[in-house]
Amino acid sequence: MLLGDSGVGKTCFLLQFKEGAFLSGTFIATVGIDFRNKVVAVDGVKVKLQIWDTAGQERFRSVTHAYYRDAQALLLLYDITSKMSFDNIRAWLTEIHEYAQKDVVIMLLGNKADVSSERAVRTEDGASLAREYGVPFMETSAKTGMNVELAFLAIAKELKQRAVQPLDEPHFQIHDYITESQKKKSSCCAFS
Ligand SMILES: Nc1nc2c(ncn2[C@@H]2O[C@H](COP(=O)(O)OP(=O)(O)OP(=O)(O)O)[C@@H](O)[C@H]2O)c(=O)[nH]1
Repeated sequence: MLLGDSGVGKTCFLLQFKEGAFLSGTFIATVGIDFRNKVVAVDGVKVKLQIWDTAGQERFRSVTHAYYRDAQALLLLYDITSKMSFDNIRAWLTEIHEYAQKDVVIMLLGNKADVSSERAVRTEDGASLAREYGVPFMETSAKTGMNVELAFLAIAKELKQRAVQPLDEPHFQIHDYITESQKKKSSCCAFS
């Protein structure tokens, strides 16, 4: 399930993952809730993700709260060009703790990383908030596609591991997977 203030880019983030396209131009706010399916391969196994895109606007909050309980994973987005959307993350996390399952997978994403000229939230501040809450963090761009697939694949991998392995056994570490994937990507790009 995608969560975060209105306008942070949740719908675009989902469309980038599903269609590999970016919807620029007029911003059409989501009304209520919507979902899309996408099948991804995780270690050779097909995993069907049902991804729910929620309206960030306050007036739809009572509708979207009803869906939190059934969510296995929550991608919480803010916009790196909007300090307010970042400041609201604590309130989002409070709502998540109130309405979602205790063991829900949460990932914090600083979206619109392509708009560096208008950056209002430092990467370190995103990372430090994520550390405080013990959740993985990445900056992303629904426009360029940066880290979009990685975010969903990391979630898919974590959920698949949880499905096949009891919680008390040592298992896949989502933080390590993200760090390793990013390291691989940056070393690949350094030589390209
Ligand atoms: N530059 C840039 N613009 C983005 C990005 N993601 C979204 N946008 C723009 O931000 C605006 C809002 O995007 P949406 O995806 O509709 O936002 P939302 O979070 O779904 O909003 P609600 O449906 O109201 O909750 C649109 O004009 C998008 O074109 C991004 O990564 N980079």
